[in-house]
Amino acid sequence: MTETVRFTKGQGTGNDFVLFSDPDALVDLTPERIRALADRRFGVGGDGVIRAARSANLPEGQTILAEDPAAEWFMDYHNADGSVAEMCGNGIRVFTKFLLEQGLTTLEPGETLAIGTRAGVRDVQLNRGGYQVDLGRWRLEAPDFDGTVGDGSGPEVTATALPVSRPGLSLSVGNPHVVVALASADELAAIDLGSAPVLDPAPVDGANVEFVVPEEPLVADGVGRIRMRVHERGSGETLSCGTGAAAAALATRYWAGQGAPDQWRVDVPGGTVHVRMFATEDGEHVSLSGPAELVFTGDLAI
Ligand SMILES: N[C@@H](CCC[C@H](N)C(=O)O)C(=O)O
Repeated sequence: MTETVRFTKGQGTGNDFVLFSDPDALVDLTPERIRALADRRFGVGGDGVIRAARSANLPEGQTILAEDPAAEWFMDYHNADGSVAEMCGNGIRVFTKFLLEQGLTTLEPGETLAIGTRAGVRDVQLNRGGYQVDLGRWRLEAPDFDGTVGDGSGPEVTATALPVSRPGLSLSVGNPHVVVALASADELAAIDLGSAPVLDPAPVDGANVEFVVPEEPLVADGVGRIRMRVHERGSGETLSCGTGAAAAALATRYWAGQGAPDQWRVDVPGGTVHVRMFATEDGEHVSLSGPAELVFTGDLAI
């Protein structure tokens, strides 16, 4: 049966999403419907589709509410190809703005909004005209890795995106990433991300792949600076990936070794986001901050 969805198109540094509110999770959100909404020619168009549902009304929401009963809203995130992802760093900022504009929640300066995701509860705060999200603990994917930056035991995979084939560092910030260092901005501009980079060995659940180069100088005023392009699992090349920016900053700090900064500026084709690593009682967390915009609203039958 056809349903009409009242959607909002939003973007964060050019990573764009189709958002809609479905508090009771009544819409049968099939992969076909997600692809129809995300289609740039026949639908609204976006790198992903985000449903705002009450955590209480989704099966995934039950563990979220056990983790934090304040996480009333769940970011039900789907990639453009219809697959689900654990987390979206740009999406959660846009999602927060959407909840606020819809009058579904409130968030004052200094307050924290807890949001449910498939990676767990994520805390969002207002930040310099945009939003900051605590992405939680990060980890290199090697089972034997103890989380110490500079440990040197990080798992490497080979990533091939023509014309380059290079080792990459595999890590998780809630969702999976492989980060590859390139030599120059020219090399970054030249790689072909029209199809997914080939990873060897291939991660079972796939991965987002980030290619990074240092800005000149790498560190200015205590802030690390890198430039990045990304091929997202389930979406293709995008103008930005928030969790990817966090992964790229973490990998670059790892490679830089002792003394590398804990604050990073990451330039992506769609703008700039900021990444910060900080110690907490349960280990080191990484946060992401950047802008979020709502672009237009409409109705679409799916
Ligand atoms: N663009 C997002 C990440 C979205 C999910 C990703 N494609 C995946 O499958 O893990 C971001 O800003 O983090």
